[in-house]
Amino acid sequence: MSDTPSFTQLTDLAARDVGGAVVWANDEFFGEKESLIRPEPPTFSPATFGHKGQVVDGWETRRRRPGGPGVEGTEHDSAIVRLGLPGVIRGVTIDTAFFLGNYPPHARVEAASVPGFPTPADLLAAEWTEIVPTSPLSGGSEQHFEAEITGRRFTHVRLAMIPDGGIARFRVYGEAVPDPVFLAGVPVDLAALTNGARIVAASNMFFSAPENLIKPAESRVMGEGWETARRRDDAGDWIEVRLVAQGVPAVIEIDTANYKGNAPDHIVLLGADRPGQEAGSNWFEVIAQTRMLPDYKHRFRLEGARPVTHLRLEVRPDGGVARLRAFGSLTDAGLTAVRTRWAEHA
Ligand SMILES: NC(=O)NC(NC(N)=O)C(=O)[O-]
Repeated sequence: MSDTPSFTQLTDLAARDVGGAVVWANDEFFGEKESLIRPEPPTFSPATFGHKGQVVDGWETRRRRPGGPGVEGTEHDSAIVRLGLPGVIRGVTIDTAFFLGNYPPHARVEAASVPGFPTPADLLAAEWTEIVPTSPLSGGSEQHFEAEITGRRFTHVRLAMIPDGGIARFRVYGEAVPDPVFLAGVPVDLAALTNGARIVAASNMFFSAPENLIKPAESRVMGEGWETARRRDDAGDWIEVRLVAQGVPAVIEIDTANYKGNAPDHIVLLGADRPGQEAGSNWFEVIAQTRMLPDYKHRFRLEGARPVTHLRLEVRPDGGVARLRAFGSLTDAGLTAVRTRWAEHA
């Protein structure tokens, strides 16, 4: 499959900026395995040689030779990725950008669900399920493959590069399925990607993706937040987030970090209570119109807030917001929804 499929709009569960890690590879002679999950697109600097050869931005193994180094006990090269967001996998992208005389002719993808804190040895002994069968690859291109198993929650993915070569990036698209144990009876960020929240609509994503708003950790540079184009009308920009499940927000953070000449003038935060719905409607006010400062973490304490399943952040007239956090507690109905989702994907 090669036209850009719709699953590429979903969250990359493996990306480093949501906590993914490449925890094992049998070989990485020419290119570090960790490059596979770097969020930014791959780059290439021709005729740039280090001590081991051409410097590459990707995972690249040596040429396999029978009995040679790096091949012991393996039939082809492979790498294991720990998903930053364990969840349901809808499809993967294997990008061989800049690997032309050294791309692998085939790849295969398997997934596993391994609880606890497994070591590479535990993972090698785990039960793996094929989600993308052995498929041909070409060089220097992004190739998309739909996952064949989509009903289960996986924690790890194994990428087989057959027999050897280089892959620049590996994306694993899907939906996070959070473990209810960590959401029950404690305050949580109801809007966090890590907990299973999702951006469902946005007015504009010219400079950077709205999903950045709900990613883990602080935003370090302007490109790590959500920034819209300059508006020449007065319609305003907005995003809508479907929260983890129904919850009552108590503290909201709207962080304009790194937006110094391009923060919004003001914001309004709306809420909706539409359990089980993808998009919100029947919006009510959660935070009234409030001026924003550049490069500032604005915190709001809400008293007696209503339960919500969705939030809509409106920014006027346009600009950048780095992070949106909604700390609060799931309602009983919200927790039941999270537990049901977990059980359905066991
Ligand atoms: N010119 C190359 O890229 N050669 C080798 N790769 C690197 N990275 O040097 C190879 O054998 O694939």
